[in-house]
Amino acid sequence: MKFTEHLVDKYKREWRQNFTHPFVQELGSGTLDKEKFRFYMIQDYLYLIDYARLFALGAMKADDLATMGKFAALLDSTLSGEMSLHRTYAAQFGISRQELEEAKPSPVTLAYSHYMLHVAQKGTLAELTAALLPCAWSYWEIGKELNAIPGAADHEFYGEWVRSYSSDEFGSHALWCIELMDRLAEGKSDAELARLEEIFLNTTRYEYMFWDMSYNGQMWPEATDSK
Ligand SMILES: Cc1ncc(CO)c(N)n1
Repeated sequence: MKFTEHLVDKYKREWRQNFTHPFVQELGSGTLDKEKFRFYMIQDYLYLIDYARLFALGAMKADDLATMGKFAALLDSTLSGEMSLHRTYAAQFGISRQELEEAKPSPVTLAYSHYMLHVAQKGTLAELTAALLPCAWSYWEIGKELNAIPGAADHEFYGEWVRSYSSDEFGSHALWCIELMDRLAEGKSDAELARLEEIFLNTTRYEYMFWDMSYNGQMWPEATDSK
């Protein structure tokens, strides 16, 4: 069994939970409250800015030019491809690019993106790849599952999201990350593999928390006046 197959098999409960979250289900049925989506889209934009930095660190840590070049390409496609989806949705909500960039991250956005950046800065290339894998892979799988729901890809508002994440272009990026993970896991010690599993589990769980935070519009607690 490939290492990546082993990962989703070992953590199938946590992995599948991302697909069954009401945010994802309602995105697929087209019934998702637009205010929830608005909150998600702003937070995801902030998330992607830091996520793109992971690709820069991947280029830094790569051992060969092909891998270095691919990380650089992923960095560019995140900033100019994936994030243009967010800018298009933002425009529909009347949110400017500046407003998007000046928005404040929620506790979960901050925790998730900074966890990934910490692993990427401190760890090996394999650890960095384990951190980013659930993002790319679960979105592609979710995109494909939602695309199979009749009408989801043609939905007047959410169809564009479904088409983007189920696209062959996004899929080829996710596949490259999966293959890189399998290549980097080869010959690693049991202790190193256990570390990769732990990172994969953490970011798989953070994916769930991101859907949940978006569904509930969870921001920082309000401070109250104390007596
Ligand atoms: C939270 C999150 N995970 C993964 C992706 C896919 O890039 C995204 N846009 N946002």
